[in-house]
Amino acid sequence: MDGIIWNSFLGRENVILNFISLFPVNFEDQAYVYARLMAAELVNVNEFQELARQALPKMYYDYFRGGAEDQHTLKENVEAFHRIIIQPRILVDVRRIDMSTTILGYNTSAPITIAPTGRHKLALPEGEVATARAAAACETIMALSFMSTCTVEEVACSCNSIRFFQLYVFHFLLSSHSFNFFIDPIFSSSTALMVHRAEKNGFKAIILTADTPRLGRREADIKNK
Ligand SMILES: Cc1cc2nc3c(=O)[nH]c(=O)nc-3n(C[C@H](O)[C@H](O)[C@H](O)COP(=O)(O)O)c2cc1C
Repeated sequence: MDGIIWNSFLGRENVILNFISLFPVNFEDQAYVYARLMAAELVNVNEFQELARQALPKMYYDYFRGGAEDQHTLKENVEAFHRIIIQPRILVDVRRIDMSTTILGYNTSAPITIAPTGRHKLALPEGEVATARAAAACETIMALSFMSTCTVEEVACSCNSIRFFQLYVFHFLLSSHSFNFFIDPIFSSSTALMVHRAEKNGFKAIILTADTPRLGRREADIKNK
C-alpha cells in the first residue's frame, strides 16, 4: 500500500511536469502582468486575482484559486476576514505605525505570512524562490510547501527570509534501495531526513499538515484532468 501512495504522487507529478513542457506559461502575458504591476494599476488584492486569471492557463489558474467540493471552506475563509473589523484609534500618535510581531520567537513585520502552497512554478518560472524573495523584502516569514517546485537548498540560498518548512507525515521510512532510482529526490527522503535537510538549510520551524491522508475532491482539477 505504501508503494501505491508514492506511485500516485509520482504519477501526478510527472503528469504535471509533462503539462508544463506542453503548455508553458505564456511569457507575453507575464510581461503584460509585469507592466501593469509596474504601472501600479493594481490597488486591491482582487485585482491581482483577475490579472492572474488573464495571464495563466486555465488549469493552473483553477489550481491556485480552487477549493474542494462546493468550495464551502474557501468561501467561509473569505467571509471570516470580512467579519473582522479593524477599529482605528484616533487622536493618538500615528507617525510611526508598527504592526510587527513575533511568531515562535521570529520577527515578522505584520501578522501576515506566506502560507505553504505547492507548485509556484506553474505561475512563474522562478517558482518559490521568487516568493521567498518577496517574503524577505516584506520582512515576513516564508513557509515552503513540501510540494514546492524549488528545493529547500534553492530557496535557502536565494534570500535571507525567515523560513518555515511544511511537512506531511508519512508513516513509513523510504530507505528501500529499490525506490530511490525512480522517485524524484524531493520525494525520496523519509520524513526524518526531510526535516534534517530543512534544518540544515536554515528552516526554523515545521508546519505540520495533518489533514491530507485523504485529498479534497477538487472538482475544477478533475474537469481540467
Ligand atoms: C493553491 C493552493 C495550494 C496549497 N498547497 C498546500 C500545500 O502544498 N501544503 C499545505 O500544507 N497546504 C497547502 N495549501 C493550504 C494553505 O496553506 C492554507 O492552509 C489554505 O489555503 C487556507 O488558508 P487561506 O484561507 O488563507 O487560503 C494550499 C492552498 C492553496 C489555495
